[in-house]
Amino acid sequence: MNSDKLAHHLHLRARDVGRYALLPSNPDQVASIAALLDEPEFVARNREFETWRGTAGGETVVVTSTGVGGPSTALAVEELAALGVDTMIRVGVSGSMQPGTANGELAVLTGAIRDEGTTRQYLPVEFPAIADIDVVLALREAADRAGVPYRCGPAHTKDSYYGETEPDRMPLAASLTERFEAWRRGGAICSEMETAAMLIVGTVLNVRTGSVVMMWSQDAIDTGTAPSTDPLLATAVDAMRRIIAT
Ligand SMILES: O=P(O)(O)O[C@H]1O[C@H](CO)[C@@H](O)[C@H]1O
Ligand SMILES: O=c1cc[nH]c(=O)[nH]1
Repeated sequence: MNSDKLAHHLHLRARDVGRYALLPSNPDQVASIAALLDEPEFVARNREFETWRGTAGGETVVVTSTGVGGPSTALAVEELAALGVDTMIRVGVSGSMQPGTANGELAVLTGAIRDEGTTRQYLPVEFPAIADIDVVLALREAADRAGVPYRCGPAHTKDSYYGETEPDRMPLAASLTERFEAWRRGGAICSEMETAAMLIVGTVLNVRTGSVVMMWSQDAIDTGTAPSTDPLLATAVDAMRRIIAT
């Protein structure tokens, strides 16, 4: 993209970014992630897309919020890729799906179940949403270094938060419950709303994408006891530093 052209949704120009991006969905997390980089500074805000910038190993790293769900995540990945970003990591929070998952455990995602609509407008649903292997390995090493409990595996990505968390009140209750149980028995480790779009749009645009989330069970949400996201943010930034260094 011409360096003077303003990206339609992100309100960024090519000269604002480098090759690397960290993508939380929540605009409120952007400044805290940027604070873990060197020389953090605010860059732009439009709609749900807030961007800060910092450096790591001398390279520019942008932190841009995607908003909730596939459509806005696809916009962010598309526009960042058009501006020249070639490596992107989602950083977020999810529900846990496997018994024995500790509250606050991280999920280093190797892929995602495409139980959403956005990516069907990119590739047929039979095409798997798979994370870039270098990003997965960097995230796993970073989680090891942080000493935080984590597991690796696929996410379940959906469009309806309440369809997942309160299926019984939906007209499609039986189908939602049966399908969720199938994802769980198949080994999905967490449920969230952005990773499939990150991975499939990244695949189509030939950019490296990966995702790390902190798992927080529904029961814990009910009691309001939120684990700290510090180990999550540290792991994502450390992984990006490692990717840049290698
Ligand atoms: O914590 P974030 O990254 O927003 O992730 C999860 O939380 C939101 C739903 O509450 C969805 O965006 C879901 O993916
Ligand atoms: O999408 C989400 C996010 C957090 N917790 C969930 O159960 N689902």
